[in-house]
Amino acid sequence: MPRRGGAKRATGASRTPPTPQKRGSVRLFLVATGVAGLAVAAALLGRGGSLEPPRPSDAMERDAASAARAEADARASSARAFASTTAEAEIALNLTAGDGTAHVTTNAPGAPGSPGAPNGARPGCENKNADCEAWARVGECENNPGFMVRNCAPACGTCDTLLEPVCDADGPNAVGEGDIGETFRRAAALSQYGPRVLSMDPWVLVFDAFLTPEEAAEVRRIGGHDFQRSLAGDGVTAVRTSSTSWCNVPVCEREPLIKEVKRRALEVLRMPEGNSEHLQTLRYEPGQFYKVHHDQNADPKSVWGPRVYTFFFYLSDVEEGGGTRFPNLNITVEPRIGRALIWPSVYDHNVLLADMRTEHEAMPVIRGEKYASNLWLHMREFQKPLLMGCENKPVASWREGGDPEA
Ligand SMILES: O=C(O)CCC(=O)C(=O)O
Ligand SMILES: [Fe+2]
Repeated sequence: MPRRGGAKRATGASRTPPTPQKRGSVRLFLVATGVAGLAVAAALLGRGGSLEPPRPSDAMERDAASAARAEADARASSARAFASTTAEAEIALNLTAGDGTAHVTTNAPGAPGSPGAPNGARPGCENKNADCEAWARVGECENNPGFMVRNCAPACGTCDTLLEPVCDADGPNAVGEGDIGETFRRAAALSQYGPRVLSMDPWVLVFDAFLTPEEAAEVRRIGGHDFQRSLAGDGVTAVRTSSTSWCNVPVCEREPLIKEVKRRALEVLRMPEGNSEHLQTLRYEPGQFYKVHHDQNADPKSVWGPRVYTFFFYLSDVEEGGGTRFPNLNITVEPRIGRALIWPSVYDHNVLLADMRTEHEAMPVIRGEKYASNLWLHMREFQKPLLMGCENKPVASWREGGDPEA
């Protein structure tokens, strides 16, 4: 589908606001033409798996013309201490629109986004572009919240969110000492999903019937809306050769089945929705693989904290190959449509510390194609800090409060 390059600015208010890009060059350092910068924000996450990409809006998908003024949220790698093999990360570039920054506070008093409205413009919260109100009217607050919250908060009525010190302090931990064991023991009793315990220390659990084959095929169709070469480490790398499609756009994430599947997974793991990354769907063709890596790639002291759990769904059978292998545990799980595989990335007795025993790899597909999805759950809220462009680094409160691992 053509979009992005060569786009030109429409006259008058553009139909859609700048939108984070997710395509293009491997490293995704995407800078829209004529952009006046606010600057580099986040070296998001490090190694295995991948962190959230920016969120394009549906309107953006439809309107390539507005891409020229796109906000550039991108990611860059940060190979982290743990390890060796893999990392996917991003640097988010928060850039104002190409035609400059307009501080617009022109609404009639009491109108949404006006100075007199509860969530309207006030010091520290201004529309930074003359088109904010127009964008808000066409639904961009919902479709493109990352950009809009940061740049058009009065127009969206989100000044309270903007002014919250989201990135500066860690919220409550969703998982405490002993909770992982309790969660897995409970999950292992969910007979409707066909549970099989493969390991108890660390926990590795399979649900042979987490999704019906029909559901899995539909998740694959919806989730696989936009496959791009998978990233790890510094970007495209020989350790991960599959394709990735992020369910971070309304056309995917608002689908009732996607919501239902996530709800089920979150219920099993007893985790809040906001702690979840978006669903990431993978496709492996013959010869493709993901070498040994660990999924915990976040700074434990960051606003969102470590990835605590991986909930992995297989969305296809594979004729040969494509198993998920845990080399330290001598476990290999074969892909089967509807099967789910769950494991923790941190220790039950020290929930901020990566448990490297759950390193794993995607074995090469030999015959057929493999489709699967990752859902990663963080210790603390992830979605709002993602929207706000927070960084993968210790929050101020950790520096004051000392070392969480002490
Ligand atoms: O495809 C698999 O079996 C595992 C994929 C994986 O480990 C990942 O995407 O982080
Ligand atoms: Fe992984």
